[in-house]
Amino acid sequence: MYSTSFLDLPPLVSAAGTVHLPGSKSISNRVLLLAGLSDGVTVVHDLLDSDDTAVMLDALRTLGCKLEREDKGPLRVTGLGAWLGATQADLFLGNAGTAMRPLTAALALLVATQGGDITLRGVPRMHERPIGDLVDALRLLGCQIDCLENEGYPPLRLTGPSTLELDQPVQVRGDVSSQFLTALLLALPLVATDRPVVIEVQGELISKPYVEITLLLLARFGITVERDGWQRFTIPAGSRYRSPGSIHVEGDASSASYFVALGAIAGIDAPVRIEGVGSASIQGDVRFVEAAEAMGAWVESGPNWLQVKRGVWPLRAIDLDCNHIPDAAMTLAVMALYADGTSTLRNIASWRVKETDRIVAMATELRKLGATVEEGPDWLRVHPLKTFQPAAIHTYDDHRVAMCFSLAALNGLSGLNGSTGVPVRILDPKCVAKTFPDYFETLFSVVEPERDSIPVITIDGPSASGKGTLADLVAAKLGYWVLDSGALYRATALASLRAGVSLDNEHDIAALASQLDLHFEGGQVFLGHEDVTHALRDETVGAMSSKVAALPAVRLALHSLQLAFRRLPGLVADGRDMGTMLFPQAGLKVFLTASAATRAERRHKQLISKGISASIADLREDLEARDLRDQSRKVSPLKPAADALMLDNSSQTIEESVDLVLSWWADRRPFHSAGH
Ligand SMILES: O=C(O)C1=C[C@@H](OP(=O)(O)O)[C@@H](O)[C@H](O)C1
Ligand SMILES: C=C(OP(=O)(O)O)C(=O)O
Repeated sequence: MYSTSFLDLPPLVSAAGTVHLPGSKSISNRVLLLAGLSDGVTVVHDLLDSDDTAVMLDALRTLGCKLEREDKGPLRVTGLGAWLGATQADLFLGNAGTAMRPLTAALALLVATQGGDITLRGVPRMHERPIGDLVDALRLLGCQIDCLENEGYPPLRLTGPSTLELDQPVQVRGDVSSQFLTALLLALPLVATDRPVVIEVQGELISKPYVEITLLLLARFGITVERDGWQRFTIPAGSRYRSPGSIHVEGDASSASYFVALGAIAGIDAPVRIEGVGSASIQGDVRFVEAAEAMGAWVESGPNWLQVKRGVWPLRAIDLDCNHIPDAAMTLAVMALYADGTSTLRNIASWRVKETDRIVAMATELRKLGATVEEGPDWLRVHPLKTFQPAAIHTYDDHRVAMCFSLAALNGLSGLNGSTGVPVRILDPKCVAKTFPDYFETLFSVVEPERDSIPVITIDGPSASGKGTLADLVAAKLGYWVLDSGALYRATALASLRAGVSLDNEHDIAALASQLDLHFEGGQVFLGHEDVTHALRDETVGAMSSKVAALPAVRLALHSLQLAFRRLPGLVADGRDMGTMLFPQAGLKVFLTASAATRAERRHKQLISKGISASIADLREDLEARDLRDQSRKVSPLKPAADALMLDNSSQTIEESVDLVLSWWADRRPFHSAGH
């Protein structure tokens, strides 16, 4: 997951390959609650691992459920058997509607029958998301519920025992969120032991397919609800949650929408294949595919896969009632930028009470790209866009805003042939953690950037100038990859020393270099499976690497290996010739220096902290000798690129150097109005 304050997406031009979807949020949280209320053990396969499921799991654990999991294997839930293990609790449910609403209903009923005092709270936005219709329905049943801040909104306090009145049908409004009905359907079997319980929906029920998911999963847990249209639901007498023993969570259909759209826009030569969800899905959002087809996508499907390619281009504009696909419909709003006319999304009033006011958010951010957008109380109209402006997209802590605006990075495809695209900045990309923590990594695995558009920052400089630390910190702020080119030379030196190849055997050393199986992982360097981080820092290896680096055949062997480190979303490369030889087109080149005295002192401190004794004078002498060797070698001598910015960090803290490099980088990016 990218936990940076922003993530810049370079212009993307095509997509192909396979993505595996994370589990469905709606199914995961329903299954967890049902398993939690059942007797015995339920083994849940392919559960979604995200913020929304984490809060549900925490709540169930607090209430006394036993949850066991080995590594990434299936989760074993030992249910409560409709009896709370803890009756006093303060539960934090983040911004998960699928946790807040169903838990409110289930716990209100359990506290009424068993007694207790439970508070349910969430993030500030959760305290602005309505729950009044559900609270009203439960109060009419006899549950004691206090809204602790504002009437009709969380946080809520549930107290009991109290007497439940189950003879009359339970009335609930269905036109603000279907989750209120879902919550009652999931929870009322708790009290439908000796009589049927009837739920009547008032007002037009929205987001109906989500209620279908609820009914199907209830059936998997042994409860068959009778339904009369969308108005009246009867939970039969004698209902009891019965664990199916084991259950599989299919991939998330709303998460699939971004890749369906990606295929429709950029699956030009080959399709984007989506695994985990398909024609046999129980999720209504799979019908997003029909909307994408109406816009011109070419789609093939199997029971649990989809394959999508571009059909017509530009896409066809649509005018669609999106009430049945409220979440995935946001993706259509960005697809509409690539259409042949104006698209209208209708019947989406519920967007206003979700993670943010999504009608306002989508309109505001689409306009930042340059689009003309009109909005109404329950609709959004988007005009196509030919020339995009680089924009920093505010994401309002809404995972879907972040995910669907990533599709704006395909903007180079929208203009006339040959036009170049502009980058898109996604602010606070970690908000995708709500349902799809690895969204951007998954996206990067199937898209091709425009040629030479992956940003590169080079940091060159002499030994012990602090390049590595600076590169690591700058890369961490930007979410970029790191190439520590020095490590490649050190690894070659280490391999040569181990193989006993002498320095005059240039070709054998080059052969070793070309076969290096080196990778960087969380600040460590691996040669094959061996962690060589410390071995590479050895002084003998260091001295040898400077000599190895002077051999032209070795430099040639390592050249393409280094270029391959330029991957999405960007690269910070540190070394001695990154800006001059490897990445002459880099967007920012920094030449880092520090006086030999300062560098010797730093190296000294480093060695002392590792318990290695050394003399500052000797270290300084070594460094000066090394500088001379590096500067005077014939191949790629150490020298600043003509367009490099000089940074002497002798009297700077590392934080000051990082800030300076980031401010230089910000000056070269097109997102002028955006803070970071
Ligand atoms: O029941 C569910 O799992 C959901 C129902 C929908 O909410 P509304 O019924 O509020 O539209 C949907 O937007 C949400 O992401 C998940
Ligand atoms: C509306 C959403 O979430 P929630 O389950 O919190 O309602 C969503 O995921 O788009």
